[in-house]
Amino acid sequence: MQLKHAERKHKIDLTMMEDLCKYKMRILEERESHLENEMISLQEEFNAKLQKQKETQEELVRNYNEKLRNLQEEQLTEMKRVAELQSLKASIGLSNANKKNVEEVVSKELTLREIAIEEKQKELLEFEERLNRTKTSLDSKKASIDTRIEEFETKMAKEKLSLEQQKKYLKLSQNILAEKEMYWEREKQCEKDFVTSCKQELEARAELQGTVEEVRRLKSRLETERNEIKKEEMRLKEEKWRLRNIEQEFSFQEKHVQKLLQEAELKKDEGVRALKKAQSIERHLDERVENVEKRMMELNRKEELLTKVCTNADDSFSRLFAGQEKNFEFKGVYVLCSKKYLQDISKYPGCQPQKCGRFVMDNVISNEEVNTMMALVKRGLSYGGSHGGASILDLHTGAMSKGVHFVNLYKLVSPHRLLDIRELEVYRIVRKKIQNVLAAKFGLVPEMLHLTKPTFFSRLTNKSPLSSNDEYWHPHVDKETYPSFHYTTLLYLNDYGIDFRGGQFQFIDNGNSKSAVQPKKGRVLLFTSGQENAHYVEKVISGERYAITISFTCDYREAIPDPLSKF
Ligand SMILES: O=C(O)CCC(=O)C(=O)O
Ligand SMILES: [Fe+2]
Repeated sequence: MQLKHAERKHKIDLTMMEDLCKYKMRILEERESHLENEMISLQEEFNAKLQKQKETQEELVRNYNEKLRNLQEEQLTEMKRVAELQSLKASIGLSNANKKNVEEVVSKELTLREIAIEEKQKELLEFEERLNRTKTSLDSKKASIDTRIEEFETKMAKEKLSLEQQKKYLKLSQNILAEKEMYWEREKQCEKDFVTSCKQELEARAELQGTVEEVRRLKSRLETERNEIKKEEMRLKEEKWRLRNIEQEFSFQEKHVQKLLQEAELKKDEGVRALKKAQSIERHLDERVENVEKRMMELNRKEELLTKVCTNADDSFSRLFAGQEKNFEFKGVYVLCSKKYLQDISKYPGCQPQKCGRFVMDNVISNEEVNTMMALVKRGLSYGGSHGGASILDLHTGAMSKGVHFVNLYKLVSPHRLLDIRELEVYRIVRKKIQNVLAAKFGLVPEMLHLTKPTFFSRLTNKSPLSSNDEYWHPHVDKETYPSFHYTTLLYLNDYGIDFRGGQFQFIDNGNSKSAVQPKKGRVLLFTSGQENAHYVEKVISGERYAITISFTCDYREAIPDPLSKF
């Protein structure tokens, strides 16, 4: 603003100066022309006067010359007359008498003539004197005129010089003005440049500010990431240490195995013989087991029929398929596969069951393994748990009931803090064991089966339901609830009738007959997931019922990774 104001003021000054210069120039030019005119008229006047003087002088000279000529002529005539007289005198010399008179007359005449000549000469001298005076006066006049002309010329030269100087000065002023104008143009340009540079700087500053913010954000993110990495490093160190221990143990085991192998080598022959014997025994036993299984199936059917007859069942009779007090190495029944199930599973060759059915096994999972699983589920659910009757914890996805919703447990607590790698290893072994017995019971190769979701821990109580998920006792078909399911397995973690009351698993056959499985610590229940195995869980009356639902699919696209992969 200030600069603009100064510029405006300076512009006004410049215009004023310019106008003044122009005005001065005009006056000087006028003066110059006036002086020139004056000089011309003066010169003319002088020339005229000079001419006049010259003419007068010439006339005087002419007059003088004429008078001089006249005088000279007169003198000449007088002299002639004198000469005549003298000659006359000489001729008359004879007569003295006359002579004297004549002489007197002549001398008188001569004197008179001489006086006249003298007078004339005097007059001539005077005239000459006057002429000289006039000449001198004319010369002095001429000299004075010359001096005046000279003076005037010097004055004129001075004037001209001053005019030239003034002109030069004006030119200089104009140049200065032009320079100033240029300077102001430059100043203006500079100001413009300055304003643009200011703007650019402001933009750059704003940009810089943004970058600084970004950098700050990045820094803080980096800081958190660095902390995470540090934690990760710590965990890795622990892991390395643990792995080293395992490695040591492993090498120890390897040595032991080698020792055993050596021993085995020694006993090879003996072993081969024993093997052959064992194989024949096994064959024999297999046949017996098969017979026993057939007989058991027969007995189961008979038992079923008997129960039906004994209870003289109405529309909904229930029989006990696997009681809690009993220990089953294996108990199972085959059921007819539902049409829909067969249709779906036929898409996966090598994954179809020889027969659909349901099986219970009590000696597959050890007590320690169950205890580890129990500790794991209790720790996980301590971070959440449903306000209603059913709490779910899925270690694969991190999904967990909390209040009336599901949350991601791994967002509440990192998998490293929550889970112990040894527990996860046990979880993996348990799952693998179940996969193997499932494959064996349905005549499949274990690798055809893939773990699918949801695979989860459950804790059921008698709390009133607060969301649809809490309502766990409704009859359902797993394949319909979860289309990826082909085989359902359950591992019970505590005991029916001891740790809780109610909560029996019920198969529903032909829409009305039920077949109950009572949960037992370490009990494994396997069944095909179709309509043939519709089921429900009875309401828990008291206590807490813990179980794991482990589901398998034949579709590799539906497979889920092991929770171990999170480490
Ligand atoms: O917990 C049980 O016994 C059965 C649960 C069940 O039916 C299911 O998860 O689909
Ligand atoms: Fe189910």
